[in-house]
Amino acid sequence: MNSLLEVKELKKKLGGFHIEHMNFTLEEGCITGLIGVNGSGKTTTIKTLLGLYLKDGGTITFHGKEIDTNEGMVKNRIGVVLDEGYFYEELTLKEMKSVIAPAYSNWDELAFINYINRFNLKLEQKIADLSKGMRMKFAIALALSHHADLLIMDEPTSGLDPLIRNELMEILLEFMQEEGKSVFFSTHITSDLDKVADILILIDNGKILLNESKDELLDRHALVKGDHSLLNEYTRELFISLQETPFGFEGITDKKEILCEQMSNVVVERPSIENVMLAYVGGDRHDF
Ligand SMILES: Nc1ncnc2c1ncn2[C@@H]1O[C@H](COP(=O)(O)OP(=O)(O)OP(=O)(O)O)[C@@H](O)[C@H]1O
Repeated sequence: MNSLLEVKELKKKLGGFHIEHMNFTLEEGCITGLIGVNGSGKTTTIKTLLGLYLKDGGTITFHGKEIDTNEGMVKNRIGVVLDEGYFYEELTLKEMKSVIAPAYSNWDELAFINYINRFNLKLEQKIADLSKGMRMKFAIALALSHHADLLIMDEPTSGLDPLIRNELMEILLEFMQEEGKSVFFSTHITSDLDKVADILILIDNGKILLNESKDELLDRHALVKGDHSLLNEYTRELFISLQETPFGFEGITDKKEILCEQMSNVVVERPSIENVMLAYVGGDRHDF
């Protein structure tokens, strides 16, 4: 696999919040999910990658070239969908497209019209009259209409209903059909990633806690349920997180084999991405 985007020792300070020593690579042909709870630094990471926030240190390369000094190439080859959607409210979709399209040397009008029709959007409609889901679809239509290699999206599914979220995941999979494509998207709705993500990066308080293939991550961990009587000083240590209720315990472990040897009569299940994420970031302390 070839690396498309490489982040080395990225540093960004924003008020009292820090990203430091951040390193990761986005590979061609992979959908990478950036996950973390509210305030963990997902938007800051993405805005710093895109140069919307000036970085305080480190390097970001795209196709081996520094992003800072190759703005034109980067703009043409990266499609961006941001949470806020930087649109002029008083313009129609057609007018807004006319502002944006000339910025791309390989703008594909036919592809754009196809997405507009597919998403049931109307070119004469004003941006101000679009619902949140329609805005997101318009942003995606724009991002996909200039033959980008990499699609970067910040919380594209937040506030969307399950039907539209599912449709968006289908579009991402379609986009990935072409060789050399890659998607990087942040979300705190981890269920969206179950179906589509190849790689997961878990960030908390500006630091990467996990960066590995989704399948390996879920194989490596287990959700274990059992009776209180099985817990003792030694077995408790086998869990990354452990919750006790009046009916028993439930915990996440990355020591599946040892745990099964030490604890009989437990139920061992494959965890969800959310189970694993909350185990590492102390889910009970966070508000979802
Ligand atoms: N302009 C700013 N000035 C100072 N601090 C900021 C600024 N923007 C964000 N922060 C802080 O940086 C931290 C990370 O915020 P960020 O928006 O990157 O998190 P996030 O993971 O995207 O959260 P969410 O899921 O809520 O969108 C938070 O503590 C936030 O309060």
